[in-house]
Amino acid sequence: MKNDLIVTIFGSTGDLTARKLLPALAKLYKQKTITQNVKVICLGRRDYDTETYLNEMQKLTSKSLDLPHLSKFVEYFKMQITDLTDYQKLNTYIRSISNEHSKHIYYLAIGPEILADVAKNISESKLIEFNNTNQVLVFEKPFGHNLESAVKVNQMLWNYFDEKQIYRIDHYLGKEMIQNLMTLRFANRIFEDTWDSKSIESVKIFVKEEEGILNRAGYYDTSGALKDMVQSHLLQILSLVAMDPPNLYESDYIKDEKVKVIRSLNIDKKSVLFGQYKGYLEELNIPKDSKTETFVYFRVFVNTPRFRGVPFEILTGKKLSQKESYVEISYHKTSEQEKWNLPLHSNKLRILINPKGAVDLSINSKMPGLKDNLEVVHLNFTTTPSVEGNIPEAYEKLLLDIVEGSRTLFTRWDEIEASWHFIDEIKKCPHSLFVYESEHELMEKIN
Ligand SMILES: NC(=O)C1=CN([C@@H]2O[C@H](COP(=O)(O)OP(=O)(O)OC[C@H]3O[C@@H](n4cnc5c(N)ncnc54)[C@H](OP(=O)(O)O)[C@@H]3O)[C@@H](O)[C@H]2O)C=CC1
Ligand SMILES: O=C1O[C@H](COP(=O)(O)O)[C@@H](O)[C@H](O)[C@H]1O
Repeated sequence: MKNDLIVTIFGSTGDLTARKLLPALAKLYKQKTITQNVKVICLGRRDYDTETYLNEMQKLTSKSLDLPHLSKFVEYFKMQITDLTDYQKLNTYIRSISNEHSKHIYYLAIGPEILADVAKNISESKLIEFNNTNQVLVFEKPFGHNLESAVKVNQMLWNYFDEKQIYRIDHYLGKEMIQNLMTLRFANRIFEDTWDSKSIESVKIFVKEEEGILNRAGYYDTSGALKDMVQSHLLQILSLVAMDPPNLYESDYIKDEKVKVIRSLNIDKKSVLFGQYKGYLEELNIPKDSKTETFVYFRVFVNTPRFRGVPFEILTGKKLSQKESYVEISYHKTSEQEKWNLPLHSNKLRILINPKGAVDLSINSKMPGLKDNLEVVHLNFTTTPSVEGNIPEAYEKLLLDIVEGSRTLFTRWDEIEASWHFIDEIKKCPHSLFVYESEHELMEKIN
């Protein structure tokens, strides 16, 4: 039988495939969201058949994989992805199961060390032909490790593929509340009219994690929190929070506005704090003298007419008190509040991203009763929590968008280029490495 949709995963024996891609694909298939007649080819150098492969993948994740559904459309294919000669048999196999209209997605769930070889092999073996938008390539971060290396990776990609064929994933963009940011801002008069320095005093973008580095020592120690989280996820959130309205609600117009924000960032050099959790040096495969940061905090200004002078606080770290990500907008007091002799708070809008999606607006209200007391009350809503958890949900959305050719939730090269520019600048700021045992210690240092 010929397949309309063929997803080929490179590096399919890894953590990303086991924990995120397979659960997302299983759910899309089970819910019939992917309606095409789909085949997922999992490439690996290990000597497995499909059944053994799926059982091995189950061992890599604590969550239960939907093996009955996965075994209907997943096929393990043994080959060495760094060896061009092996691509001949892959190409022959893919041709045998596809037709001229089939959509082909090549998903690179591999590290940067073999990225260039694999991309070259995909092109030279003609799995992807330049400009054919039915044949696309998906990349995971890290996209380089600084501006210079990112430029090289990107140039390499552009040598082989057209930009329209390249999907650079940032899974935060697939999270419900991050997708909701533009709707909240631009489809609500109360926010749209007050989304600027006249009304907003400060903004926090905090992404906290309770876990340590788990079993990702090799990758994490060469990266650290700044490159692992800020370069991608936090700067993407910041750009959505601070951007001006796009001329049209279309992918490129939205990205044009996001990139302007990243290019206009002005770091407060004195505010930079790097931390490393106590016990990091004892983690398996971490060098005993590692200086890699697992926590980073800084204040930054967005030098645009809309937000000039408003501090944005950026914080992310591992081994903090709980897993929680949010954007918190603090508003100025009103001029009436200034002259009113009562303890009045300023409004806060908190957009919770993790562990559940929620929006909470705190307002001043008269306390019911005979006295003129005031209290802070909350207007809020929570999105329905997903049974599967947040990451697969994001991957479901992103995979579906790739199938449908929707590019809005993927990053464009100029966004990545601008963000590396900024990250390289932070790296140059003088900073020491504070060893922390608790979030409380870090917060005391910041305040
Ligand atoms: N895991 C995660 O949560 C996230 C990961 N990413 C990114 O996704 C990518 C993959 O990550 P992850 O799955 O965690 O990594 P893993 O190290 O778990 O998996 C890497 C995969 O690449 C294969 N591989 C490595 N070297 C070679 C080689 N020389 N020849 C053939 N195959 C090779 C491995 O095969 P084998 O099993 O045979 O060694 C394995 O299938 C990375 O770029 C990572 O940064 C991005 C966001 C989140
Ligand atoms: O990309 C990454 O994200 C995860 C956090 O993702 P979340 O969806 O669970 O918030 C982080 O743990 C990891 O280090 C990083 O590579």
